[in-house]
Amino acid sequence: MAMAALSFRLCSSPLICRATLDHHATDASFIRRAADLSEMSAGLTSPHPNFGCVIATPSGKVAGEGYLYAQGTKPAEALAVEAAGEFCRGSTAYLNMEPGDCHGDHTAVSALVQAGVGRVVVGIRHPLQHLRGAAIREMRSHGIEVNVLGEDVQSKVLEDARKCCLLVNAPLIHRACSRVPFSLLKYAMTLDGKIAASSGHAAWISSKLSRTRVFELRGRSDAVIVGGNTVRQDDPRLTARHGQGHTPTRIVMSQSLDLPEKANLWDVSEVSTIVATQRGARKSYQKFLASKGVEVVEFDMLNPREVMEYFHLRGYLSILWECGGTLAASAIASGVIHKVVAFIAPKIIGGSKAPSPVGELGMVEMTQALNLIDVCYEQVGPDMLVSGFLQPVPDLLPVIPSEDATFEIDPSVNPFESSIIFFYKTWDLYGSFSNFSPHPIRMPFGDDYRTWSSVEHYYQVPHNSPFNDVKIEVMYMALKCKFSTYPHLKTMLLSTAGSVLVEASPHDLFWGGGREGEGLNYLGRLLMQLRSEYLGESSVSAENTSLAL
Ligand SMILES: Nc1c(N[C@@H]2O[C@H](COP(=O)(O)O)[C@@H](O)[C@H]2O)[nH]c(=O)[nH]c1=O
Repeated sequence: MAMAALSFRLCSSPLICRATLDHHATDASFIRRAADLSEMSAGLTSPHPNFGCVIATPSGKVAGEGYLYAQGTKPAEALAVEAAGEFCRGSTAYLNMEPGDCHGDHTAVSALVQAGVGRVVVGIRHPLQHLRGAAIREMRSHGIEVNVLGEDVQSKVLEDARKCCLLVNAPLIHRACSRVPFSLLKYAMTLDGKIAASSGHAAWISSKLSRTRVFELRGRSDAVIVGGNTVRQDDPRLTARHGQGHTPTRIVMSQSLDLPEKANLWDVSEVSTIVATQRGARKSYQKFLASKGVEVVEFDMLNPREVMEYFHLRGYLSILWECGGTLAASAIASGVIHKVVAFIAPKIIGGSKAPSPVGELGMVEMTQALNLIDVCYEQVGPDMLVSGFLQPVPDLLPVIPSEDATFEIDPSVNPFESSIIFFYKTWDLYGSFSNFSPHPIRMPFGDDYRTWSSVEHYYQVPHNSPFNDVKIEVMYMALKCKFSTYPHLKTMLLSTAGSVLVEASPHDLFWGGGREGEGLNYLGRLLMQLRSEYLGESSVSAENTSLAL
């Protein structure tokens, strides 16, 4: 009792609150530093994330730093440990992102463990579901205190630091959630909104300094994409010429293949070019491109989404769009553009026919305009650089359906650490949870009762209602009947306590979890709710028993 009172007094002391805030500010600044470090190799680590690590002594001094330099090189954590040497013991390591462990190689975690690091602060968990949480569990199992921002520690400054971590790996997070690479639309325009003169001439709108920034953007991207118009008009090279970083693949989207025979992009001696076109377009020209070493990929439907889904499957993480207004509009309209970066030069070119950066979007009122999120303004030489997101960076892959929602449905589930049990086909390990499992249920029907051969049979006729709350209620009653009728199913359901249940239907986005967690997973939610109800009942009856004793 005395202890509790004492700890209450301590916590409410303004001195301690100030100390906690200072502590948060220190954590936040080191996490930001780790995020900044991780960005130093942006583009080189793809398809891996950008990792940075800062090791700080108990007195708050930086003892060592490291960042993942490129794909397959030494982990950031191992580099930081090497740099910090004997100062690691009892230190705190700051990681912008939980380390991944793609090949069962725990180098990052074991470096921290062996060095005797006492505490680890993690900006964000790994966004990929199969890696998420593994390294955190591993570190905790070795007695390291692990604090994850937004979970164990929360405050405004930590939330801002966490946001830096999300931004630094936005391409991976977007890619993981949306099944297309992260796409950035970049353009340079005059103050009167033109990307070229009426003649088409565009060299140059933005300053040399701004164009160097474009080279850097290219160096961070896996590919740069343009349309046929840009090839015909500008004959671009699309290379990164700022002296570092890697050179992205060039992609041309052209429906008709009405393209010139001589073009800089057909010189693939240093960088490859891929032409995406409509199936069957100009076969002889396709042969010509192939003879130059240009890869041609045919699409049944050539549009930005199909093309992006294709490059997602090929493992591309981030794509820079440097196209003209027609393709830019089509890409925006199809929802594949995540971020926009615009260089605005203090020049006026005029011309009613001079092109603008985004073509027809079909909008007629200003209220329909797309508002950018997290907008940044920066002066680059004489130009102004305005950038922002068209789609917010998703807050990590949800533990299906979402961490908060899952916790609300079943408080026994730890939304951050829970394992996930997937079920779908009736012959799966937990296939009896499926609606289609052959467990007949007897339910009221009119003034009478009737038996249906499965939950799905009962659900389909005659209650199927377009209203979600009715559908959910019908399903819940049917599930309750099923699990109450068959005690072994109830036992099985209770045995999953603490885990998130997900119906792994790739196509039913209402009842199922979807292919990558995009579904609402209502079947899983209802089963968790039912489980929670049963768990509540059993704890109440256990209480009654102990009272009776
Ligand atoms: N005119 C213009 C840009 N134009 C973009 O750059 C491409 C040319 O790239 P490269 O051949 O590699 O130098 C061109 O096709 C178009 O996509 N970009 C800018 O940052 N500022 C400018 O003023």
